[in-house]
Order: sequence, then structure tokens, then C-alpha cells
Amino acid sequence: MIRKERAILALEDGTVYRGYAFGHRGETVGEVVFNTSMTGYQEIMTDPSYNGQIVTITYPHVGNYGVAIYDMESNKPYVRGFISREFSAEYSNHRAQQSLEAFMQQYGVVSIQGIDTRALVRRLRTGGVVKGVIAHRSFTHPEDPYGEFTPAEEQVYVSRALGHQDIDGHDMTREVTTALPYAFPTLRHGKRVVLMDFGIKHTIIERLAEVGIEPIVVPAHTTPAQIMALQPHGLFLSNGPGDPAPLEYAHKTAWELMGLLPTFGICLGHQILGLAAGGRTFKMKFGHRGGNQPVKNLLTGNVEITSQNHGYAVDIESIPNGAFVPTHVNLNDGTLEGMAHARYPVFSVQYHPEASPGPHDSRYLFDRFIEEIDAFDGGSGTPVAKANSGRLGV
Ligand SMILES: NC(=O)CC[C@H](N)C(=O)O
Repeated sequence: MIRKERAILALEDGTVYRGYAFGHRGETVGEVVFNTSMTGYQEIMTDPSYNGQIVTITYPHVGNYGVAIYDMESNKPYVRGFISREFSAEYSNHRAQQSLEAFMQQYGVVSIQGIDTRALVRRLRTGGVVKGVIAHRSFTHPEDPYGEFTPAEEQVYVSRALGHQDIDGHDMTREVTTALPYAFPTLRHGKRVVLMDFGIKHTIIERLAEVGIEPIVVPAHTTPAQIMALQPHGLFLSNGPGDPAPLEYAHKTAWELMGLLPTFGICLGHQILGLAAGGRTFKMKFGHRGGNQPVKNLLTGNVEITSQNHGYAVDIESIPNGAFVPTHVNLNDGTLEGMAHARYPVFSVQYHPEASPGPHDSRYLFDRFIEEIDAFDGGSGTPVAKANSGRLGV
């Protein structure tokens, strides 16, 4: 019989799931969320938007194609922990350099397997996301990693989950944004666009470069004056972790630049635009995370199957004076998935059109951005402050 090292997942509501240790041996705490993607575990782990969260993958078998350098969405995993019904110890893939467990051990990702992930997800869907702790028995009892935790020990982990700081109301972007600006010398022929990095994914930069954009990535705290000094043709507001409401510095920057540059926001960037315009965001019960979220494009009537990862949403009704109009809605729950400014070439989506991982239905948004940039400066290469009134007929 193979003896497996024990681990538990203890939730703040008192529920304890007993399973087996995987990845880096230790303890971890975070907000427990779930993602329904069937592939893309490496992209999910390295998406900085998951900073502070423990991710449950609903797909029951994870790791069998290993980890490849090409699939990094940032410089390291940002998930605080990973949960699956079963992790594969073996992998087989000509692109892979490493097993999932070796990757987790290299970067300190504490994980658990062998728990009933269907029961866990039902709990999160019913009661909403909760904080939780993954604890490996080998960490506290190296002499006997195969034994069970006692009920009293389990309660200590429940209390630790309960006492952990909520993600809500805190700036989670400062831990993930780039310290210094960077550009891509080889791409110096495109339209220069400043990418505000709140936790940007590499594939977004690639998709922007593909449509003829020269990306210049800047730290989240870059001021409007510093951005304009780079003489950009456009502005991009990235995805990122945590609650968008406390990021007041970012709302201010987006507000000051609104109308000066064609602007595209994805996910956290979309939420920042809503807040900049005076609107409100709210926390969803369990969010949208996965690769098959149906979204209706209100401008074309088309339905897109989208990749998503968010726990907050913009309340479009709260934006004063109809400054933004809805362009996309989620067909599962009717929440806002995209909007465009009524007068300026400023638009955003709550979902992830770069889709890494996910279906490619929404790539047209990158073409739309370069079209807005071309239309705005008329090919002169100089950003002009002008209100594009009458756009969208509003
Ligand atoms: N992917 C993202 O940018 C997520 C945005 C935000 N952190 C949310 O959860 O809603």
C-alpha cells in the first residue's frame, strides 16, 4: 500500500476537508475560489490576478501535461495554493520541462489533493467564497506525516482562516506590479501604448503586439504626467488582483487621462474605468472563473464564449450621467461584461479576450483597439485631445 502524506483544507465556516499533501510542503492561507477550466493550470497559477487566492480546479485530474516555459503568464505563480481532486505525478508532453509538483516545489505553492472538490464547489456556490487554510501534516509533524490531525488541531486552522485579513478593501496590486517600466526594443514600429501594470498577463502583451502595438509597461503608480511624457498613442489598463475599490490612485489616473487617449481596459482595468467615472463595484458571491462563460455582445448580438477570472463587477447603473454604456452582458447571471464611453474612444471588458487559457472568440477586441488608435490620431502619430462625440449614437 502506498502511504500518502496527509493534509487538510480548513475553511473559516468550520468545514474541514481531509486529503493529501501535494507541491511545496507547508501551510498557506487565502480566499478559496474555484475555476472550471479543463486545461491551463499553469496559466491560472501564474496569473497575478489570483494573488491572495487559493484556487480549486473543478477538473478532476490536473498536471498530466506538465509545465512549460512558454505557458508562464508572469514571472512566477501567484496563487496562494492549489486544490484538485487528483494531481498527476507523471507528465507526458514534448513541450514540458518540468512536472507540476516540481514547479510547485520550486515556487513554494502548497497544495492539496484527494478531497471532494464537487462538495467544496457546491459549498462555495451556495455560501459564497470563504477564506481557508491548507495545512500539511509533514510541516508540523515531520516524524509522522501519515497520521491524522486531531480535531483540536483542525480547529486551530479554522481559527487561522477566520482571522486572516479579507481581500476586500485592500490594495493587492502593489505586490504584483512591475518595479520599473519596460519596453520591447524589437517592436519599435508600432503605435506606442502605455500598459498600466496592475498584474498584467504576458499573453495580453503578446496580443497587443500582434495587432501592431508597441507596448510600454509601466508600474501601477505611474502618474498621468509621466504617462503623457512617453507620448503614447493609447492607454491600456491591465487585469490585476483584489478589490478595485481601494485603488484610488488608479481611479484618479484613469479619470485624468479619460478622453486624452484611446483606452482599453481588461478585468481590473475595466473596473478601474467604472470607478474613475464615479461608478461603483460590488463583490459577487462566487465570481466567474473558467473558460466557458457565455457573454452577449449588445452591439452585434453575437454570443462569445469567454475566459474569465473575477470576483467583483461594475454596477453600470451607478455610473453618473450615462457616461458609459453597456456593450456586453453575462448570459448566466446578467452582470456587466463590457462597456464603452458614450463620447470618448474608451472601452473595456470584464472578461479576458486574450484567453490564456480559453476560447478565442473575443480577439476582435484587440483589432478594435488598434482601429480606435488609428482613427484617433489620424495617422499623425501625435495624440490629440478630442471628444469623439456621437460615438455609439449616445
Ligand atoms: N482578472 C482580474 O483582473 C480580476 C479583477 C478583480 N481582482 C476581480 O477579482 O474582480
